[in-house]
Amino acid sequence: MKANNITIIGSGNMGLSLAKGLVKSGLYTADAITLTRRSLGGLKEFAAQGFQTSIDNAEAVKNADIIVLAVLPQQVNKVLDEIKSSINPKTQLFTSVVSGVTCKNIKEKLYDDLEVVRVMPNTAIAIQQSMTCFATDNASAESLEKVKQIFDTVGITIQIQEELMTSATALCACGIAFFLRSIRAASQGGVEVGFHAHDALKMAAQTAKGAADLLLQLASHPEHEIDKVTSPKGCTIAGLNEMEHNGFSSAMIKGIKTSAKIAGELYTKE
Ligand SMILES: NC(=O)C1=CN([C@@H]2O[C@H](COP(=O)(O)OP(=O)(O)OC[C@H]3O[C@@H](n4cnc5c(N)ncnc54)[C@H](OP(=O)(O)O)[C@@H]3O)[C@@H](O)[C@H]2O)C=CC1
Ligand SMILES: O=C(O)[C@@H]1CCC=N1
Repeated sequence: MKANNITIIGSGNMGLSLAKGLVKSGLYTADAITLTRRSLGGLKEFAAQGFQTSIDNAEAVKNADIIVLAVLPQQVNKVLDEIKSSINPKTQLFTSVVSGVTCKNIKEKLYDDLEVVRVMPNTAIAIQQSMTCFATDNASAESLEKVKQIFDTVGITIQIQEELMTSATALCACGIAFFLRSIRAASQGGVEVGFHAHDALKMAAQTAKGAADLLLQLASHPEHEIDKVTSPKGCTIAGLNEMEHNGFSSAMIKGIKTSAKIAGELYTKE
């Protein structure tokens, strides 16, 4: 697929992770990507790498085939007001990674006939390992395929119903932080049982990667793989049960439910 010009409005943590991933994937060259922020200070390093950078959102969207909205939910309304007169609903595809903002919210602020696709990647997109969910209520099959092809180059994609986008935010986007905290906790345990911190972190991270790959590569179930580790009367089941007595699974489930609830409350229309 030939890559089109892409403009990322709001080049913070997610916008920049996306930009890096797209260039790393080879689908885009840096000069085909325009990055915006309110001040250019934070984009200097990217301008030096050949990205287009701008503080003028309205100007930056004019030549874009694909627009990616990546500001915070509370910054969305101001930005949409700013770019409205520069958007062409007939030729441009509008995508948004903003949590809690629906396709309808965006079309109400811009144009009814604008094709809008909500996309929920995670920061592993910077290393082409994102789990990206996407949804729409009006985009054509051709536009959805375009979005899928772009995000397939930076990880794995799945199309979901739009009402599940806040759930996807919690499980996959916030999920990066949840699993990172788990790895950090494991490494702290590793230090308690005798390893230097840098070794413990590397050992915990590779172990987590191995666990994830067992599920992904073997299409296996976690409990099936756990059963292979827990020798009778052994140390694994002792540790695992200790964790469960302290609410390990329950804490993760409650955290995901809380994040999903908050994700749905991040945007206010006014
Ligand atoms: N971080 C993550 O893991 C994920 C985030 N998301 C979503 O992505 C969006 C961004 O999150 P995140 O990257 O973490 O937040 P950041 O605050 O890091 O990024 C937002 C960026 O928007 C810029 N910005 C704010 N106002 C404007 C404006 N008027 N014009 C242009 N740029 C502007 C800010 O830069 P400056 O202040 O310099 O203008 C900032 O760099 C959120 O809606 C979030 O829900 C989705 C999935 C995962
Ligand atoms: O914390 C947040 O609100 C954003 C959305 C998902 C990940 N980061």
